[in-house]
Order: sequence, then structure tokens, then C-alpha cells
Amino acid sequence: MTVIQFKDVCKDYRIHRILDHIDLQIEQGEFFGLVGVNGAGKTTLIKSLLDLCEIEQGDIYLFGVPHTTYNARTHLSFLPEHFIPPYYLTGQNFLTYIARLQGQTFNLARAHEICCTLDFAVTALNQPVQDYSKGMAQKLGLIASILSNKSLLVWDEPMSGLDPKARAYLKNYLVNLKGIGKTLFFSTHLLPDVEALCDRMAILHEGRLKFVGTPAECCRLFATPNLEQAYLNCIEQHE
Ligand SMILES: Nc1ncnc2c1ncn2[C@@H]1O[C@H](COP(=O)(O)OP(=O)(O)OP(=O)(O)O)[C@@H](O)[C@H]1O
Repeated sequence: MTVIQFKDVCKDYRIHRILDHIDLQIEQGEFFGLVGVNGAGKTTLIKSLLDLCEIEQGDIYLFGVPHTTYNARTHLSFLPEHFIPPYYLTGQNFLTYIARLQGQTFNLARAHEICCTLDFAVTALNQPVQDYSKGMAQKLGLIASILSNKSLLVWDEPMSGLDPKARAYLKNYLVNLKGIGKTLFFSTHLLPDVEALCDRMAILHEGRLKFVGTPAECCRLFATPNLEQAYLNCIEQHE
């Protein structure tokens, strides 16, 4: 089943074309990594998907439903690039609030379990978010997203701010989520994570998708066994 479909999507900011005729399809159960230089348009593509910005042209579908339909996002959980939880809530208040917004009952035992898998001290759930470090706030966002139990996770640079231990823990946990059929569509600058986690990847450059395929295909196409070098070869070829 196709869970995300971009069909000939164009997006402009003022006179600048940011997304230029994007065609992309993500299937259920896929882990898909979106990479590209700063300003390539990764966040804009994600915002377009979520109908957080208007597109000039094209169609986007979520689970076969037009992305502007109110219930198109029912089965997805989104974590933005700069996640800032309300400073006046404790971590647990925030998770409870989000669960309620999603019509779910907050499950403390499960929250504690996910905290442990992300190396987040459960005692910190009782602290106000204003006392959190950047990485702790990011982990809280990840915990909320995982707790939502949605089948599609859309994450914009999820590893940003995570220390190497938390990153390793998250990667292990994602392998479990993959095992139970979740779909992950995420942007990242971390090519080793793409290599370790993703079934497929896309390189977005100057508004266009310059490559879509498996990390191994990327290496083959750009004639190097190293994904980082393959990525560089891809974008340099188009400069
Ligand atoms: N609200 C906006 N108004 C005008 N221009 C914008 C807006 N948001 C993004 N842009 C421009 O769109 C382009 C793509 O930005 P976007 O944030 O999508 O890139 P990105 O690939 O996510 O970058 P990064 O890796 O740095 O997070 C940039 O040139 C940016 O300046």
C-alpha cells in the first residue's frame, strides 16, 4: 500500500522555485531517508506533505487521501525540526496532553519503557520542560511521537541534538518499529543513519530529486562504495 505520494509537486517561495516537479512514492513499511544540503527544500517537502504550506502545482496523497483533506493525517505522527514543547508543562503533562489531543489514554508504563529505550531518565518526566536541555526536549518529542502509535512517522531531522548514545539507542529502537511494520519518512544530514536504517533514500538538490533508490544503488550509480562520497558525487555532478 502506498502511504505517501507526491505527484508533480511544485512549491515556490516568492519568486524562488523550491520544489520543482517532485514525484515520489513511499510504501507501507518502508524506512525512507530524505537528504540534501542546507536549504535544499527537505523541510518544505515535509511541510507540503502535511499541508502546512500551500503548493503551486501537483497532488499529494496520504494513504490515498488528498493531503488537504482533514482526516488525511489521522494515521501519522509528525516531529518538526525545531521541536519546542510548551515550557510551562512537565514532560509527563505534555505527553498526557498530546495523548488526549489524539483521543488516546496516556499510558505511563509504556512512556517509561520508551524513555528507557531513548536513554531519557523517567524522573525527568516530572520536571518542567523549561529545565530540559535541547537533547532532552528532542527526546520528549520522539517519545510523544512513538507513544502515539501511528503507523506513519514523519520526522524532520530526528537525530538533531541527540548525543551518540541516544542516537544509537534510537536506531536500535527504530529497527524494532520497522519489525512491526511502521513506516518512517525522515529528513537527515546523517548518511550513516540512512545507510543503517533506510530501505530507500532520495537526494533533493536545487529543488529536484536527483536520486531515488536504495543506499546500495546510490553507491553503485555514483561509482563508490562509500555513501557519503556517492552523495557528494551526485550533488557535484549537478552543480
Ligand atoms: N517561509 C519561508 N519563506 C520564504 N522562504 C522560505 C521559507 N521557508 C523556507 N524558505 C526557503 O526555502 C528553501 C528551502 O528551505 P528548507 O527549510 O525547506 O530547506 P532544508 O533542506 O530543510 O534545509 P536544512 O537542511 O538547512 O534544514 C531555503 O532557500 C529557504 O530559505
